[in-house]
Amino acid sequence: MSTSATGDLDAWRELPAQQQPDWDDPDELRAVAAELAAQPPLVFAGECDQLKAQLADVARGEAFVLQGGDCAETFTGANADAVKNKLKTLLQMAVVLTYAATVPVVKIGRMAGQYAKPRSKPVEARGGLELPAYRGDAVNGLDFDAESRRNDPHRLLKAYHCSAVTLNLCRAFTKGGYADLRQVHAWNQDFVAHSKSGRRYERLAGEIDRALTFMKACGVSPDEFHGVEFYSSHEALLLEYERALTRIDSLSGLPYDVSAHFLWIGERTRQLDGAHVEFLRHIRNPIGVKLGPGTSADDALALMKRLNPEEEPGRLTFITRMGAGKIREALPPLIEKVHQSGAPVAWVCDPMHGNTFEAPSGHKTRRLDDVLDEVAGFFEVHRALGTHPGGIHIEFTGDDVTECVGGAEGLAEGDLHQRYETACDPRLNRGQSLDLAFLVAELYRKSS
Ligand SMILES: O=C[C@H](O)[C@H](O)COP(=O)(O)O
Ligand SMILES: C=C(OP(=O)(O)O)C(=O)O
Repeated sequence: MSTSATGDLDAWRELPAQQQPDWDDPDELRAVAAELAAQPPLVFAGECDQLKAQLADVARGEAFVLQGGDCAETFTGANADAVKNKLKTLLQMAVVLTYAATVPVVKIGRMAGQYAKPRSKPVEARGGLELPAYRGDAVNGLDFDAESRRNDPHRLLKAYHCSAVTLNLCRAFTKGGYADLRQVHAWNQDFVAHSKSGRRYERLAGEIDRALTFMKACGVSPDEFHGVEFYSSHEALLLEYERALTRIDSLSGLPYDVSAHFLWIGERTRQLDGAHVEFLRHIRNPIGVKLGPGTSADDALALMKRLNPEEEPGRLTFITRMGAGKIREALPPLIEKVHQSGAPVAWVCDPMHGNTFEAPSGHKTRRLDDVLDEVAGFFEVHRALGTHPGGIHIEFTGDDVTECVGGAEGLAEGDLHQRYETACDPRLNRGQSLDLAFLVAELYRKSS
């Protein structure tokens, strides 16, 4: 295959790659990569292009993104109940946001592939024992013993198979009737009736109810509401895995990473001359880049030029994760410079990663109030600049875990130990996620 059409998909190998595990045995890694390269695609190029078109709408201000799921998916979490609960919560949030934003909401799961984590430190020490840090189920195990923490390339195959299982469930749930709008709305009504803060949301839920009744009276076919489009995404961290799952699309002759519809580059791996940027610039999927508070306007512009030189609409999303205390100062210069260039970019707010702190109990946590404040800041900045606040990116689960503090149930730091189940960073639980959706809906309306 000529590299002129596809770019050099292996040029990244010559560049520094941050956050790659020290795999136990390079021969084993090569054998696993060859096996992965022979597996069927998880997603198709046409689906990636369809998402790209929807993200182009986001960049134009005509749609909103809801992207979310676990911080770190686990192999044991690839089961019907866990996936169903997450999807149910995502769909419930999406209905509220669609009504408030009055534009389509593009639904993207941090699901079906989010099995690898960048870490602050390569090792973890406990009671005098030092072992490799947990880097996600695709690399090693969470249990703190030498066997579990071994960086085992065979886990990459298991990550592929768990992604396939999860995506299959997502496709079945979102197309097979589970995502029916009337059903999702009924779940929201139930939440409003039984949540402590329900009263506050009664009005919005009532408005949605009347809108549905109105549509029915107008004769809109109930089948229109039966299924939704759902897309998968994860951080493109493990380059051997992503490279092995990159294929040349038979129709266009262009390379797509078929491990997920949307891939993003993390804050720790977005070096302009690094391996991740080099690899992702060649694949044709829609991609994102996380931007933390240390990002300069020139950094953002340079990333944009490198990753989307042809200014293709929908190709590039900037996912900002500044922290509630910094977003109002850090975000405007980036938006201004990128906007001045005229190139299309979708702006999405990740209000989780800049707001993590350690509770006295040692649990990593986040305050729902900080999360909301960062989203509020995101809306304020965009409204002031006349640009579009294009969406939110969150870490959540459909279960009743106790990992973040605040919300209608008044979860406090002293409650964190009760159901602290995340494999890495703290997630919003089901109630907190729905609180967030209703509160963001209120913010959206106030600011538009
Ligand atoms: O999810 C993001 C990162 O992987 C995570 O914040 C790193 O956490 P650490 O600082 O505990 O390594
Ligand atoms: C590691 C993550 O975020 P960031 O790169 O923004 O730190 C993440 O989203 O899992």
